[in-house]
Amino acid sequence: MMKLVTVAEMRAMEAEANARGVSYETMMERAGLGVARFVNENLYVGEDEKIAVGLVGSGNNGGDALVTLAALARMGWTVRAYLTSAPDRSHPLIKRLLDFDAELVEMAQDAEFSRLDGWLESAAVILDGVLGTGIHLPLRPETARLLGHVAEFDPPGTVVAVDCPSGVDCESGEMAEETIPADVTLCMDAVKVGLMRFPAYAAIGDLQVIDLELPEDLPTEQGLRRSVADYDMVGERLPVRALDAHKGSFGTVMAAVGSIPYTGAAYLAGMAAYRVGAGLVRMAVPGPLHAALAGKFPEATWLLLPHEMGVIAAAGAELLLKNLDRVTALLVGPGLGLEETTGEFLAHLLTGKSSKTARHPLGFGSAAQNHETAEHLAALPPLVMDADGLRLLAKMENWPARLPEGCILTPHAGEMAALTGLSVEEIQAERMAVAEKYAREWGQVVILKGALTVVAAPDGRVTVIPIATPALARAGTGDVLAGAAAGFRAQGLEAFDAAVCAAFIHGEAGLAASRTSAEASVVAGDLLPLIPAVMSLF
Ligand SMILES: NC(=O)C1=CN([C@@H]2O[C@H](COP(=O)(O)OP(=O)(O)OC[C@H]3O[C@@H](n4cnc5c(N)ncnc54)[C@H](OP(=O)(O)O)[C@@H]3O)[C@@H](O)[C@H]2O)[C@@H](O)CC1
Ligand SMILES: [K+]
Repeated sequence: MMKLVTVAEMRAMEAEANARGVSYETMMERAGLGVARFVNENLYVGEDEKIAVGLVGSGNNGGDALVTLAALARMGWTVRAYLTSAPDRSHPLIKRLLDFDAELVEMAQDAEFSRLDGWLESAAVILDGVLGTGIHLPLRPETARLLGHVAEFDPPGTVVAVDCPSGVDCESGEMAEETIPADVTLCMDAVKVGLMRFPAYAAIGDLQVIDLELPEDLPTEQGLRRSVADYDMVGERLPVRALDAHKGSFGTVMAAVGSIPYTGAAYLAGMAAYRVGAGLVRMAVPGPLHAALAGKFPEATWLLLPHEMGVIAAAGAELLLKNLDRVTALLVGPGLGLEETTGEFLAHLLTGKSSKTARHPLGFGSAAQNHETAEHLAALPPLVMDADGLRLLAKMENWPARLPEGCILTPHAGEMAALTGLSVEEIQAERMAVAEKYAREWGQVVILKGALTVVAAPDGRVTVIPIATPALARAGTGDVLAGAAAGFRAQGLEAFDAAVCAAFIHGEAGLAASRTSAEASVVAGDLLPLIPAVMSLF
């Protein structure tokens, strides 16, 4: 798990660490040594190609780069420092480099960048240490000229951004157009929130965190609730599969999904639940879907619900409620459509009463009736609500009070708009904050889907899935994600963990699909056979 912090939180942690005896100087030494180790161990180059060029700014980000260069020199690299301001030859970090016979050039002495171009041509690694978290955009013209020149030069070596690509605002995610796109960004101690926003995200390349080994009980750190998902975080949360397991060990998903117009959504969701390890998937679908899907999906069992014109009808709720005995997660939503009768089906499912018999089908009744409804909700299996299920829910008065505890809601920005009344633009501009706020307000886990999916829990935990690929911007991929979330929930994961595991594995499957075929050609069904490949990496 990578911590995700604001710039102010990072500064506070540094100050607290400093007060506890881990000095700023020590932190810089650890930062530089960490970058050097990463470069030396992970960027494989031949002995005679070990040349690193550092672009060095005048702040602490440049300080990190200088420490890195000296450490690389100690590891046998030829190192060169290109400085944005005149080097103070008595400064300990500069002296240390000179002791290794490193070449130093100041930008002002290289008017046409001719020295720099020669260096860039031969460097295996380019360290971008011009600007870090201390930046205020817009860039000063001479800095913009340097960054823009390197970006346009597009050096053949690996560009390693120190803490962040220089030119990125680590808080807002704004980015100067001259910013050098990194191949890998090595964040000091924690990822800064701006890197998980656009446009900055597009420039960071692979993301790694260098551990500064700050004391673990720093007050600011104790309060941190945000993180960025990675294989370690997800691997720690995946269900354990015992050798003596039987299908009951991995739970049963009941999927109330599909309609004739959206037949495939049912399959995608149900199969995804299996692919992430659910023991049994029961498909509660409008009757006519059985003939279309049974041959394609022999692993499922079927509960045929009454339908009207191919959509689940109100009367389906009673049948479904009678069949929830061993169900450990109930998925509602993919492909349902928005017909009124399906809305009544959902209301009945959530109240235990049909709109025909209940005077107050949504529970606005006497204390005794409300108690009955609460008991009914408490008896439902853990719920995953997706897609049209969310849109039908959004139409119900005071809907957040209609759900049992422990639900996972999986809106994309459009569905989130329907649930919150915010515009899609408002949601996209503040994805993290919006997911965080409403997860708390509704008391449910929210997966706000899209590029950089955000998972938020009512207790304030927020995890960003650091994946954005056009391969996932396709019809049906959301059904796969919802099915995966239900699959994990059925195996007993708590709602937040199930949501994080599903969103991460879904995202990685999308990346895998775009690696093996043209992004434009990836369809939702392609993700299903890739889920096992991703799961095998843990
Ligand atoms: N605390 C620590 O010891 C630790 C810090 N760490 C590291 O420190 C970094 C933060 O360092 P920081 O605060 O010194 O700021 P930093 O990003 O180097 O930028 C300041 C420089 O940028 C310049 N500048 C600003 N705006 C500009 C513009 N628009 N256009 C052009 N230039 C502009 C500004 O110039 P000035 O305005 O002062 O003339 C100054 O020279 C952080 O990212 C991490 O890498 C970690 O290793 C952990 C330990
Ligand atoms: K940088």
